Amino acid sequence: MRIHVVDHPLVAHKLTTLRDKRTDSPTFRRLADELVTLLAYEATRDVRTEQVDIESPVTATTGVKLSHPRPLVVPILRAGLGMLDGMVRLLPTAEVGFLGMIRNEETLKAETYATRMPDDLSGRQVYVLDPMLATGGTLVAAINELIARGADDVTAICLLAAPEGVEVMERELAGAPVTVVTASVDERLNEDGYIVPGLGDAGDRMYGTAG
Ligand SMILES: O=P(O)(O)OC[C@H]1O[C@H](OP(=O)(O)OP(=O)(O)O)[C@H](O)[C@@H]1O
Ligand SMILES: O=c1cc[nH]c(=O)[nH]1
Ligand SMILES: [Mg+2]
Repeated sequence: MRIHVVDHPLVAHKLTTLRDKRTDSPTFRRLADELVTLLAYEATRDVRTEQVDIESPVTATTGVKLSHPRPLVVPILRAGLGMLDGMVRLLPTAEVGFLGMIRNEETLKAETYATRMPDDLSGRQVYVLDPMLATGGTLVAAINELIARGADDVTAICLLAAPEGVEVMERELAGAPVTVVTASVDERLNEDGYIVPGLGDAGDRMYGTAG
């Protein structure tokens, strides 16, 4: 597994406002959307392309276009849904699948409550969207499901990660074709499994709910 922390002043600036507990839900959603687009620019550096011949108004030339099959983008509901628009703005022709997952806040174990994506992902590049990589349970389960369906290149885009979760992913997905792109690897997890300093519960902050 590879991890790429996007070190950019605009990313750091937006992340700081996102962390601020005074930031309201509409602003949180807008910032998450903007951050994803910045992270996605880095995350798609290895998106598969093929050469095409075109004619500019001046001359014949060659360029590139996205290869077939198109990449699959999979937001993990609920909070990952707030990252979908920012991602498909960069990859408008990507196919979109959905995984609904919830972490049991007592046991911190992830449970899947909805799956809607192609059965066969052989040879597909997949971009998984989830703002928080905390214990890593959610992303490990999600990525194992994608690999079981045949995905051969998986990139997880997370706004924040905890070192403990990164370690779990490195152990559980050792040797798997997986990359994590994040804006920050924070200090640690607290006793409730929340990222410190983090930003709180991403889903609640995004949608203005408490659970
Ligand atoms: O790395 P983990 O310890 O598994 O935790 C991370 C998960 O927790 C949050 O989702 P949550 O379960 O709160 O669901 P929600 O998006 O519906 O709020 C977050 O969006 C991740 O999916
Ligand atoms: O800090 C955390 C950890 C898990 N899920 C969240 O939304 N936030
Ligand atoms: Mg939540």
